[in-house]
Amino acid sequence: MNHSPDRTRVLVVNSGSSSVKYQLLDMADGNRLAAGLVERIGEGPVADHTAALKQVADELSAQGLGIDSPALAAVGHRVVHGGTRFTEPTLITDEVLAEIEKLVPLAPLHNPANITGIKVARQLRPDLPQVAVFDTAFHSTMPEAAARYAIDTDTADRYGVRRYGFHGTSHAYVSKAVAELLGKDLAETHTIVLHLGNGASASAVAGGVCVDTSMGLTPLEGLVMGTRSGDIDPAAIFHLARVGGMSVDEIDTLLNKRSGLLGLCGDNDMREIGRRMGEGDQDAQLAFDVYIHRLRKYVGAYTAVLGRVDAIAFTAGVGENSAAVREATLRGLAVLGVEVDTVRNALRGTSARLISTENSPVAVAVVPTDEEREIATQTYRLVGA
Ligand SMILES: Nc1ncnc2c1ncn2[C@@H]1O[C@H](COP(=O)(O)OP(=O)(O)O)[C@@H](O)[C@H]1O
Ligand SMILES: CC(=O)OP(=O)(O)O
Ligand SMILES: [Mg+2]
Repeated sequence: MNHSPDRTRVLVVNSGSSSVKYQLLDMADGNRLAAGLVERIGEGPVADHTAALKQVADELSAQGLGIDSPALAAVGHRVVHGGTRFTEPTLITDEVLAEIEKLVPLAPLHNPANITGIKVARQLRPDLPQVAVFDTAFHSTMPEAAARYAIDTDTADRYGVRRYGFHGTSHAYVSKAVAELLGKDLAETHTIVLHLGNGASASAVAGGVCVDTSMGLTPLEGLVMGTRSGDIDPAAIFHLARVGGMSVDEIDTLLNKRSGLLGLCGDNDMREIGRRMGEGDQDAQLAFDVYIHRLRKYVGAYTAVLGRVDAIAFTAGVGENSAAVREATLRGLAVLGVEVDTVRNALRGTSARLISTENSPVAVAVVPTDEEREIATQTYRLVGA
């Protein structure tokens, strides 16, 4: 490492489909100097991602932490799809940016927002290294048995049709945090991570290495999400096209934006669904039940994939905040060695904590994810090397 002692700060930009999260961290002491979130991009006063990033720059300036600061060492960007090429944090050049642009069809809701973030940051600070940290990177170690779809190999290879997995920065961060929480060596720890945000994915992590994950070619496969269907028989698409007369784009929008919890009950926010269930709303109850049923199946499947499970960790907006989702997901799973302590589960907290009973062979944890800190760590490591 040969970091300059005067340039120890990293700005992290996590551009999502409809939000931008950011953090400014001082890597010398790990302190978080600023953090924020610009939401509902495209719906109200924040017209697009360029406007959102302008707001981020203004918020930082207002705190005397402007992006013009000489203490900045680099900007780290979350990039959702890295394809087969990007399996490590990568210094962004024109050529790298062009490759990220080529991957837009595989992450149409995410990569364009990531690209805008990169372009705006490069414009504001052309002198600074900009680093891309990919959601897909952590999953690139998946065994072929988990990464391959059972389709014609030539076609799959020609079009890059394989399982990439997403939310990798979060799965990596949380699986490390779980080992720390248990006081175990990461290399000895088998964990199922359930990242339940707007997008949601599960992963099976053995000794710090991802061995399976629920998202695939795109962030559409797997769990039921806020607006995405997750797993579905692909023949439903042919049926909707042939019998329903829908176009491919219409079906894409249906499955990505009008499905999941929203499609089942009209709401994609788990808080609102909980409130409606409290009033006896049957649609909200069904949406919750479908969501939980899918999660339980993945917990069972990943128990089999891992052979031995030391911990199950809940993270992201729903996983960190919804005691009802955690309880329902693991209820009655003593057969798998899982026992949730309902009192601990109901307690709120802001740091990593256990919610299993003293005697549960499998620990159950709630771990606040911190994708931005993990991106900052990887960015700083790269620019200092
Ligand atoms: N107190 C809560 N109870 C239940 N769900 C919550 C709570 N707070 C937030 N959420 C859920 O978290 C989701 C957002 O999670 P988050 O990880 O921030 O998503 P993303 O990063 O994909 O935008 C919201 O859609 C909401 O359903
Ligand atoms: C990859 C993905 O689904 O990300 P998000 O949850 O931020 O939408
Ligand atoms: Mg997220």
